[in-house]
Amino acid sequence: MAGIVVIFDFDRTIIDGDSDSWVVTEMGLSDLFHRLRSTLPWNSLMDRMMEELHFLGRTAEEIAECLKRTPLHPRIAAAIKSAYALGCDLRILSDANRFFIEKILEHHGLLGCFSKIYTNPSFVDEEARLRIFPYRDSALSPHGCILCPSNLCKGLVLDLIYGSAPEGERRTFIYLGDGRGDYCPTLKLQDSDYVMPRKDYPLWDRISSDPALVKAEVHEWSTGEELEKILLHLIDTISTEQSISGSNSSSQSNSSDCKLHMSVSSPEAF
Ligand SMILES: Cc1ncc(C[n+]2csc(CCOP(=O)(O)O)c2C)c(N)n1
Ligand SMILES: [Mg+2]
Repeated sequence: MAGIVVIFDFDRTIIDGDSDSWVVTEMGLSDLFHRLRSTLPWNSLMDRMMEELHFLGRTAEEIAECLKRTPLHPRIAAAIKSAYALGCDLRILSDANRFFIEKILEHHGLLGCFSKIYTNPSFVDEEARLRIFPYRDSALSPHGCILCPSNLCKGLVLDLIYGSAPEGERRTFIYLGDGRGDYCPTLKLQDSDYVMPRKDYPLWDRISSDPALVKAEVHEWSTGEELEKILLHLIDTISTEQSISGSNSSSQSNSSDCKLHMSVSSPEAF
């Protein structure tokens, strides 16, 4: 059965801002953050910020409360719920971290819409301190991609997702993102796929500087309303095409048939 996989970046795509910066600013860590910025890799720096909060007696619950206040556009929440209800397989691919992402999604009733979250691991340790680690330990195994930060090559994760499809299953990908780290996976999308860059953000700038390098069809968006409209339109278009190509020429199809033909991909190892 055909399927649509929608891959969302998180910071500045699902939420309007940057979850790390939100917590740093809102919890009064800006001075320390800027003092240490040039001395530590990003994930270690965020782990150090969490250590500081623990030292100050601020709990993981307080961090979660802070995360719940980060702005998430209501039409983006609605778009995610609609795409899930239509049977798409939704995933997150983010250089934020699991605790931040899950707390925000949970608060908006969206966590259950996602089949997988690929991001930097985080957990609350036995001392009740929130720990944050890189997705990949670059000292142990560098990914070798010059487009991506050392802790996470989103293109490699996309390769794994492509490679995990059950044999014979045809899947169409829609990738939504804003940042430099979203360019590598964008270059790997196929010509039957779609990319939705946030207009005037780094991913959009890089695509615009040489559009011929991108095989996927490009649909820019700026506002939450546009994201919703474009995403749902693409899902409708893809499901109609899949329904037509998958049915006999004699059989008629309409958009409600298409929705019924879509399936959530079964969970895989990756
Ligand atoms: C050299 C360097 N500078 C900064 C960062 C951190 N960083 C870059 S984009 C971003 C937002 C991630 O969320 P999303 O992928 O959901 O947009 C973060 C936390 C890094 N890893 N390496
Ligand atoms: Mg982003």
